[in-house]
Amino acid sequence: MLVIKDLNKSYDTGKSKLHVLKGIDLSIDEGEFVSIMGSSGSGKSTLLNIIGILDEKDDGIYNLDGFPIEDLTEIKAAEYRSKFLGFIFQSFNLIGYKNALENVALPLYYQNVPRKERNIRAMEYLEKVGLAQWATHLPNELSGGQKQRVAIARALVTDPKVILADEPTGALDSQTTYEIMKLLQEINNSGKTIIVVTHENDVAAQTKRNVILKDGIIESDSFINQKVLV
Ligand SMILES: Nc1ncnc2c1ncn2[C@@H]1O[C@H](COP(=O)(O)OP(=O)(O)OP(=O)(O)O)[C@@H](O)[C@H]1O
Repeated sequence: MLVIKDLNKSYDTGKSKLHVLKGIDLSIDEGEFVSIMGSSGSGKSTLLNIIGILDEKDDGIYNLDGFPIEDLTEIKAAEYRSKFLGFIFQSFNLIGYKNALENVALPLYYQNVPRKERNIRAMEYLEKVGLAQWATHLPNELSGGQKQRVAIARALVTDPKVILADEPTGALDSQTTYEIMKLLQEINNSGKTIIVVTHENDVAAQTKRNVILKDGIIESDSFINQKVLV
């Protein structure tokens, strides 16, 4: 599904170059549930942004579903993101003046899906995350957990190959974290590949594979006994 080989990334910080990712090798198969951990500054977000085609590598190989992610125009990058990837963020990133249904339907608008079908599909995904009755509510009328459910429905609505989640439970209390992780486990059990960046050991323990970054290299990469939430 996703193959990364000897990937490097540096940032120009004026006088010096900051070498952030130093030869990353990472292959992830369809249906995996992977957590990426590591201390602040270890390169987690940089790696997730490159996987999400939001940032470019300096060199190395990145293949996504067999497609080389290399020298893409902005239009092509947006097309690949829309086709292959769904994003979930710590701060939900919902559009404040659009209701829950409209937020979920938005990625379909960018895929030129007609309005009627957009709304039918968006409602289907709101139902999947248990929020059908909140369809006409604005984000500021929803709790943090509900907002993240809307964001999850939005990430799923295009049926992407991979879900990328950057600290999806970082802004949530422990009970809501539990509920969101349970939902992500269900989504993964239905076959969806999920990659989650987290600082929380509990969250990592609820995935199936844990990758730890340290100073831009993979310090460890192991399949773990998933803590299944019931
Ligand atoms: N656009 C940028 N320009 C310059 N330096 C950057 C840029 N983005 C990130 N960095 C630097 O790259 C290093 C890795 O950052 P990154 O955000 O990937 O780490 P992280 O592991 O996700 O950290 P955190 O857990 O704090 O989010 C840091 O030293 C950061 O300051």
